[in-house]
Amino acid sequence: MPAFKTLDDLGDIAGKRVLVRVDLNVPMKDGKVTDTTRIERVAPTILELSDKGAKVILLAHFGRPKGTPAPEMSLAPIAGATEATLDRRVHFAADCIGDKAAAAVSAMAGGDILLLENTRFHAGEEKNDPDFVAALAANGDIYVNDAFSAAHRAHASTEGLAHRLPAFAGRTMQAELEALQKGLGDPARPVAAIVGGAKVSTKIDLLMNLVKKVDALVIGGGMANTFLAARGTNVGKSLCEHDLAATAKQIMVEAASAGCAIVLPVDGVVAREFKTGAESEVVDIDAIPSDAMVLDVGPKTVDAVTGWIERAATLVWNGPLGAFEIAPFDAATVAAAKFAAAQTEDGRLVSVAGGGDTVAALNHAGVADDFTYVSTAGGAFLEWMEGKPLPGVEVLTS
Ligand SMILES: Nc1ncnc2c1ncn2[C@@H]1O[C@H](COP(=O)(O)OP(=O)(O)O)[C@@H](O)[C@H]1O
Ligand SMILES: O=C(OP(=O)(O)O)[C@H](O)COP(=O)(O)O
Repeated sequence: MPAFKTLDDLGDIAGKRVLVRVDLNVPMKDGKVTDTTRIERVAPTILELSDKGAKVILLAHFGRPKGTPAPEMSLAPIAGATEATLDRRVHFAADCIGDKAAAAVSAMAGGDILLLENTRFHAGEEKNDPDFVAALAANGDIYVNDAFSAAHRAHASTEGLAHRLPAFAGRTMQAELEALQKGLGDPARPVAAIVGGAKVSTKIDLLMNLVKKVDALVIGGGMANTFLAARGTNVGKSLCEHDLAATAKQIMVEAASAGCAIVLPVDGVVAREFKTGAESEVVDIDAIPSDAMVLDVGPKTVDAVTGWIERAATLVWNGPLGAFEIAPFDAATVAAAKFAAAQTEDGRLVSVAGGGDTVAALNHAGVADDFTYVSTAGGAFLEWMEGKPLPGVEVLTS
């Protein structure tokens, strides 16, 4: 475990302005939060600081607005969901720096909670620009990072601030690292990993190292289409990053030399539209119609996935196998989740899953409580698993 300062080391913080980086990048549908796990996980830190009389100022991102304000990526609706989860008033400021943020902070009393608007509305956030870090730091006396799930990003609010203000790990940051170390520090073999989801370009590189750490890598979701296309399979109109074909091929080569089995879908559920009630059919993976999208892996693939889970002693999972938000494209994810949960309950499998949407999918399947551990993190958890230093954690230990 890395040694860092925690909330136990804070001393008297009554009246102090504490900037708390949290991850509120939660699943949303029609402007409403559909899974509150990430909010629930940061609640202990927020409540502890508030109860000690600090002015608790929350910093967070939502989506990938790439440095430009975008109303659909505002944190305003998430302030309401945070208020409901905490059962405390949560104030909101329409900017995370400048006059609007300063005015909202100066109106705070000890114990108040304030959420600042999406840090990624400013280009300086992802660039970790020193001027932007200084503008954020102007509103705080102390910095607490409780966003383990964003700790793989060296951004202003996840890394830069820790150089400017006295820095501490929040309760969730601490708990996540302890739980991952306990569950996966020395994993029982064989280890199977399932990686799916939609963040193909930001996650594909980490598979290069992951194949050296696991015995089987099951690839589903949008990630699978990129591998299938690289192998020459026609994936029609599926979510696929064709320009990553060379990377996908290289990962398959690395896997072969590391003795890691790569498991790709052998069938898929295809549709022409991604909406409730859309007509869908199961096809073999070599028969995907050119005008259709693969939105889930098919039943033969589910059998292969459960077979690998059955052979594994440890399972790590990030990214749903299909677009689980809309039935019937949730079928494979739900089946694999229930199977892994049952194997865990039988005491023969250590199962660790993580990621904002993955947690939502496990909740949808009704089995999140049956896994050995559910992390709030997806990409960060896989990078931790790779053995890569996480900038947001490293800076707390230096
Ligand atoms: N075949 C697919 N085509 C399109 N989107 C998919 C497919 N499979 C999964 N997805 C989408 O992937 C998203 C989750 O991916 P990701 O953000 O990488 O996971 P996490 O948040 O758990 O890390 C979900 O919104 C889901 O709809
Ligand atoms: O949702 C997140 O990661 P995840 O999808 O890997 O779980 C984090 O908030 C990080 O978001 P990012 O991948 O846009 O940097």
